[in-house]
Amino acid sequence: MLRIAVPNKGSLSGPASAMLHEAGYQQRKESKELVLVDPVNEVEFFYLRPKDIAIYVSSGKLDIGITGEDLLIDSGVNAEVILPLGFARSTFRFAAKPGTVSGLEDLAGKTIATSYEGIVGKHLAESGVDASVVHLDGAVETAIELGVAQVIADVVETGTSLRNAGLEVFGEPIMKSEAVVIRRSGVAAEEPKVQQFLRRLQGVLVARTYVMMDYDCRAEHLEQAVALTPGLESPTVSPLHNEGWVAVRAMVPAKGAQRIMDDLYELGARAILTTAIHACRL
Ligand SMILES: Nc1ncnc2c1ncn2[C@@H]1O[C@H](COP(=O)(O)OP(=O)(O)OP(=O)(O)O)[C@@H](O)[C@H]1O
Ligand SMILES: O=P(O)(O)OC[C@H]1O[C@H](OP(=O)(O)OP(=O)(O)O)[C@H](O)[C@@H]1O
Ligand SMILES: [Mg+2]
Repeated sequence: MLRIAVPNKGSLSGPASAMLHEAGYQQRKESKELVLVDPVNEVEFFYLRPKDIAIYVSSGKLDIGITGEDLLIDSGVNAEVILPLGFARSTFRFAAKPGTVSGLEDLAGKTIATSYEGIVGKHLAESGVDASVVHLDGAVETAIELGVAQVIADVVETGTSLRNAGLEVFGEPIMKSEAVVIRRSGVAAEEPKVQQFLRRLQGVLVARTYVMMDYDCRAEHLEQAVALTPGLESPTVSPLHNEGWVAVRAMVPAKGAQRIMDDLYELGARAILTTAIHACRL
């Protein structure tokens, strides 16, 4: 049975379970469940604190896990990313009261509050800066107001939390992060069960990013139309009963679909339809 770690709380938890459910796996019904066996798919899910997941996976006790890239780096353990999942996107940044710090060079001798000492310690060491780091479990934005630190290093998405605390970022982002699937480093080849799991999640990612587009166009416009909708391999083209017309079917990125429909219409294509893709294996 494949053993998989899933975040039990926080920003990663809901979207991770939703993605697994979309991929056809059974998920827990209530947040107090810590382990769930999905006998049909031969998978056992362990609902763990996001910060602990890389530790379990690197120990080899669990085969794979879903966590944040920043949490993986922070833990400093022997595990690696095998699939980015596109949600819980964030940056990790330094921030301070406006006008007090302008760059890394000002950090020497200062105290930095963070929940991610691994990332901060590594970054300071690489930059040759000697500063103190104080660990806080969360709400680190308040640490400056309360005099525990002069600088914080934290996850920033919209920047609302920083603005509310009267802080502003400085320097380059320390790292970018998103939810990822991880496994222990140095595993020679993915076992078939892991490969199947990854294919299912990739299928969800594709189904979320692409739509299916169908349209009819005159045969003499086909090459131009196909240039607009090249599909993944290449579009399916079928003859229509009306001579000189063809029906075309291709996957297109959902984001640009309306623009493509406009362009196809201009080209003379008609009956242009898009439909959602519910599941996919590339
Ligand atoms: N506001 C946010 N937007 C996007 N991603 C976020 C946000 N906050 C945290 N994350 C991501 O979630 C993961 C952090 O997990 P963590 O358990 O600390 O989540 P949390 O949402 O901060 O929950 P908690 O309330 O337990 O602190 C990291 O990968 C981090 O980048
Ligand atoms: O840039 P924003 O969109 O405001 O998002 C970033 C904030 O979200 C997270 O906090 P969370 O709500 O998880 O609280 P925490 O600090 O206790 O982890 C993170 O720690 C930041 O504080
Ligand atoms: Mg948090």
